[in-house]
Amino acid sequence: MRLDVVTIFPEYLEPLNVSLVGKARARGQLDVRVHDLRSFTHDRHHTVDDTPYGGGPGMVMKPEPWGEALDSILASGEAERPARPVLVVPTPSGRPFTQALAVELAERPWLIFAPARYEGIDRRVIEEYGEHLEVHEVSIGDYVLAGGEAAVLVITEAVARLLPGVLGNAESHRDDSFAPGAMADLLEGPVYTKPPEWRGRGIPEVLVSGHHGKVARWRRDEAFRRTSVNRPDLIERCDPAALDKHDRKT
Ligand SMILES: Nc1cc(-c2ccc3ccn(Cc4ccc(CN5CCCCC5)cc4)c3c2)n[nH]1
Repeated sequence: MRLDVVTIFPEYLEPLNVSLVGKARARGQLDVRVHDLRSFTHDRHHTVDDTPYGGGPGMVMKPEPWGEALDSILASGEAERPARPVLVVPTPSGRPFTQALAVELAERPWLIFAPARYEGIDRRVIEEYGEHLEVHEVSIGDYVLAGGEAAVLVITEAVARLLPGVLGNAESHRDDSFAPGAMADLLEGPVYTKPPEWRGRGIPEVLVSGHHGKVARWRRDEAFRRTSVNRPDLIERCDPAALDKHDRKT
């Protein structure tokens, strides 16, 4: 998978050099290219913003630098250019970023991220590229950030961990919260590891019973309990068939 990111803060994307994404890049599973938007300006001050038409708070990002940056990326060498890219634009007013969307994006060979700053990008940029590309305007949550770079880190990590061979244990995203399947839409239950006792606290006996069926049931019950407390809205969406009658009674 190829990922391009256009930003006025290239250093904000340094975390893409470490951990899971960093290792996937080193292994050649991910080709990540960060582009400084200001290198697509031509004035002395490398201007990327201007006052909003119609007035209002803050500044708006000018369309010209974005157009030059995106055209430059799209024109990159025929050989190195996989199929048509998807343009991902983080925004507070976007469609919620979900595990389902992460799965959808993980199947694409090329993503281009356009994290804006100020009050966002001139709408005409989205309109222009929306005519040739699939564009996803995406919110990572109901809170307001100062720009889209943190969202790019979040989306990239959620997508990269789904790529084959990127996560150590291929199974480990099978039981993710929000992953499709019997535990679909339930939050994870508690996890434990050695030592068996820590500061006078033991671990649930069932986890060392060696009875895999009981362990699985205990984990599902704990997931159901945790979800009921923290995300009752997900219980509504849960597939009743995936839960024993017992769960549905509690
Ligand atoms: N999930 C999530 C994603 C983001 C996000 C993503 C990308 C950018 C680029 C800039 N910002 C800051 C910002 C702040 C407030 C507004 C709204 N503003 C109200 C007054 C009239 C104009 C528009 C818009 C942009 C961003 C914020 N925040 N939260």
